[in-house]
Amino acid sequence: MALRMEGVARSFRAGGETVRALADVTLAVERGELVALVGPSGSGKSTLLSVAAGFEAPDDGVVTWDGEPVPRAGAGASRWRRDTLGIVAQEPQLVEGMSIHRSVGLRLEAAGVAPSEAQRRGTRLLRELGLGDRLTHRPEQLSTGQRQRAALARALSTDPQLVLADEPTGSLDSQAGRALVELLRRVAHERRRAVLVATHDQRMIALADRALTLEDGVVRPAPRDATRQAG
Ligand SMILES: Nc1ncnc2c1ncn2[C@@H]1O[C@H](COP(=O)(O)OP(=O)(O)OP(=O)(O)O)[C@@H](O)[C@H]1O
Repeated sequence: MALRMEGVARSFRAGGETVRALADVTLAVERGELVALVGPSGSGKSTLLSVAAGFEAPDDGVVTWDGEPVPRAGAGASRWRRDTLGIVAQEPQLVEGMSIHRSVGLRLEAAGVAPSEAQRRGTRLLRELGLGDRLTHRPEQLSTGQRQRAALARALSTDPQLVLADEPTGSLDSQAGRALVELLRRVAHERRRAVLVATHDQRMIALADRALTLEDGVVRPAPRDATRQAG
């Protein structure tokens, strides 16, 4: 049981043209595995994650989690986003003007965690991501890479069943990038979570359990040697 996408299509109309981002995507991400999604810029990786999360409806095809359609609206969608999903978009979403520690804490409290426990967990996660000396800082006081890590801490704080991350190591130096890849591996392997990461990062691709390429709107298994050579 896991995330499944079957025959998923998604196009956009812009400037009088139709852009077919996803033509016919079929994939599964099982609990306990870290899957890397690779593909050229503009190949539809962000679109795929957004459809998987239920933020966007596919034009065609189905998206399910544990056999149930991923909810896209109403109370079901709110519950799914709060309790099951942890997503980090390419532009990290944090609450402006609020310390990152509070931002993580609030997500946990919204999920029913007591404030003292929320504080403790937030501190631990942010420390683990190398932000122990930035707890009281607000997003606008942080670098892009630090914001990315804070957004990941927020997404992971509730121990979500499904983790979707868009280029999470994009702005990180090699040490921070490595720590993040290792954290995502632990989430997949030790917590038995399903983790799907859009990435160009060779370390992530090498350390993922599987790599998929998205090209021409279709997902295929990426032979690991080929992805290493391509990078
Ligand atoms: N809201 C939108 N309206 C029109 N076109 C869009 C929209 N969102 C995405 N697209 C188009 O769909 C295609 C896929 O975009 P997407 O952001 O999913 O690619 P990507 O693989 O994540 O790219 P990158 O690696 O550069 O982030 C692109 O050609 C993009 O221009």
